[in-house]
Amino acid sequence: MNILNTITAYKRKEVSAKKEAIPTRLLEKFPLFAKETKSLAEALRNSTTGIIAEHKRRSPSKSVINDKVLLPEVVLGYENAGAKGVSVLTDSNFFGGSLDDLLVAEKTISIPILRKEFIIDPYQIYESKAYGADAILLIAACLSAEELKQFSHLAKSLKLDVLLEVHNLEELQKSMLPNVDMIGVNNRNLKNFKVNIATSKKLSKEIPNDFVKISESGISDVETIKELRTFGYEGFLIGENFMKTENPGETAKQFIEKLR
Ligand SMILES: O=P(O)(O)OC[C@@H](O)[C@@H](O)c1c[nH]c2ccccc12
Repeated sequence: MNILNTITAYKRKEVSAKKEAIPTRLLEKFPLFAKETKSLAEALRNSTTGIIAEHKRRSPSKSVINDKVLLPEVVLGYENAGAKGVSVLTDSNFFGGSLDDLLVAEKTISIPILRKEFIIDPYQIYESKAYGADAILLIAACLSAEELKQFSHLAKSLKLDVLLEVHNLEELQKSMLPNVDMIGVNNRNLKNFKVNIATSKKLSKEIPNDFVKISESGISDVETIKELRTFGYEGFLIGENFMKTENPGETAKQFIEKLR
């Protein structure tokens, strides 16, 4: 079974347990549910660097990336480095993240926060709002066309920006929806974790300009970004290249300075 199926099967169990503990109607009472969200899509459209810096302690393919650094310091470092958004992994079992990480990030920085999660149930969209996210990720590889339509509509009704992630043309074709703000091309195949930047280059011409184009994963140098910009990409999601160093914020600062 590929890792994506393993993760989504785990998520279904995790979400049904959560619904028992905190029903949706209680999530709507959380203080942050009323928060004015900031648009990640707008921040990227108005940016010349377009870096979305990610907090990720580990991953199924890399086990531990960095569990020494403290999230508040990392996300503040990213903001000070000039990142246009921060991505926070909230899955704990495979990526070592948590919803508390999202809460802490929301209290620490003022740039838009993307909740990086395997969303397979509308409950998780209410949860994202309740814990302070400005944007959510929907992964085409684990959702039907109908779910993508429903979930993106629900997210927009909660004033959350939607980043819809694809890895191939078939997934892209079911993702060009009215309530999607950004289309992300994951250079990493979530089924076998192989990374190929050519994925972004190949798919770029198929993505209409209505969507902010984001390239995700495997980005480790500014040359790649400069090249992907010529393919129309305005956002670049980077995790490991920053997180594997002892000061991810400082690494991001030096990286972004080279981009200016
Ligand atoms: O660490 P990298 O290679 O810079 O990749 C970051 C980000 O793109 C990656 O973590 C990611 C992209 N889409 C995802 C979906 C689930 C989990 C993780 C991801």
